[in-house]
Amino acid sequence: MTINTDDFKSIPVLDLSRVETDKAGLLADLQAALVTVGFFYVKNHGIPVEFLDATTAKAVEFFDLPLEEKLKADKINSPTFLGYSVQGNEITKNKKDNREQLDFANELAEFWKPGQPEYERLTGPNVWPDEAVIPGFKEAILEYWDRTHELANRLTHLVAEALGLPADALDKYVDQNQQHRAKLIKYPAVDALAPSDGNQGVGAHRDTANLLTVLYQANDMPGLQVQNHAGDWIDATPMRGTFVVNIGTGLEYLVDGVAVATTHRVLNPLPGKGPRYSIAYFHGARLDQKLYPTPMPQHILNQKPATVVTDTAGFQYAALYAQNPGLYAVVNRMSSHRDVAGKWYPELSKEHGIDVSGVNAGY
Ligand SMILES: O=C(O)CCC(=O)C(=O)O
Ligand SMILES: [Fe+2]
Repeated sequence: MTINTDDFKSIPVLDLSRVETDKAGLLADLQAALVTVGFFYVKNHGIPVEFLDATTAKAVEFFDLPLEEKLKADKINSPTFLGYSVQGNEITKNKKDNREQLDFANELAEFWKPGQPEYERLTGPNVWPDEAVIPGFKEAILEYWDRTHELANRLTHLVAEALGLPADALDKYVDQNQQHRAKLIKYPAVDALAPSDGNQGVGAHRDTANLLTVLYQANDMPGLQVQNHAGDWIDATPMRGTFVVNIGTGLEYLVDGVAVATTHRVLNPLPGKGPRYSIAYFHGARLDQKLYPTPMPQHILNQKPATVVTDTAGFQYAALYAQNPGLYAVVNRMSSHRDVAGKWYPELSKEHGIDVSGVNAGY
């Protein structure tokens, strides 16, 4: 398969079974996808579609719960920013996102103590709905986390190799005991919204500070779009059984800009179509030490396209990220969820000019 290196009109599909049969060819295609597109589908990734269907059913069951049950898992209950956000709680580019979501992660105990860095408060147990109300939910969602985490680790090794580095070159940016965040998302169709809500499911953004996003488009509902270098929006149409993988600004920073964190957005489904569901897993870089870009091989640096349309507002705290990724992570979370910031981080919010009486401002 050849990928057009001038610009892209579609998102490449990579067959991971080629690791066994044609690894060099797979890595060449992955390199082109990383440098030029920043997005690719993966198929034959080893996670059975039946398992993905069962996870989707659990996600739908959660969103179908009465609001009062979902609100028992509200983010406001915890300093971790894990838990439920009611529809319209997040703002991207000064417009309300029409989606509801449950943020979750691998289950870790709280370990922050007063006097330790504030970012350590991001790590802690999930905020679950009541097990009696949705039996088996926690187990199903944590198993999904395990499987996508394993896939993200495999992909991180392939990404390093595709960029001319040893397979383990990016491992030092990940702490094996850290928490990686993920979310179940529901985007209602526009006829389930108020006319003034528009159709912004999530506004144009780049994924901030993570290495890779492994996204499962959980039903056959279009809406995800990726911006090419000319500024055109390219549909990432759901393909059953595949994942969509994209680059976060963390990886872009750590590989000296050769893998591109591409701007994307989601539009709510058209009237009468019903909701769109997705599950996003964000493979994070470690928060506990200053990170430095890896020196990249010259032949890889030479692959950088001359022009890339990027959404610089999507990485508004870039300088802080380079300085202190842990602090960056809290500031970013606080900016997105100002209600949680006001409750759990009043001092830190003030210090970083985050107006906790103001609107949430995702990305
Ligand atoms: O739901 C999707 O398809 C994409 C979600 C997304 O881009 C995000 O949450 O960062
Ligand atoms: Fe995203």
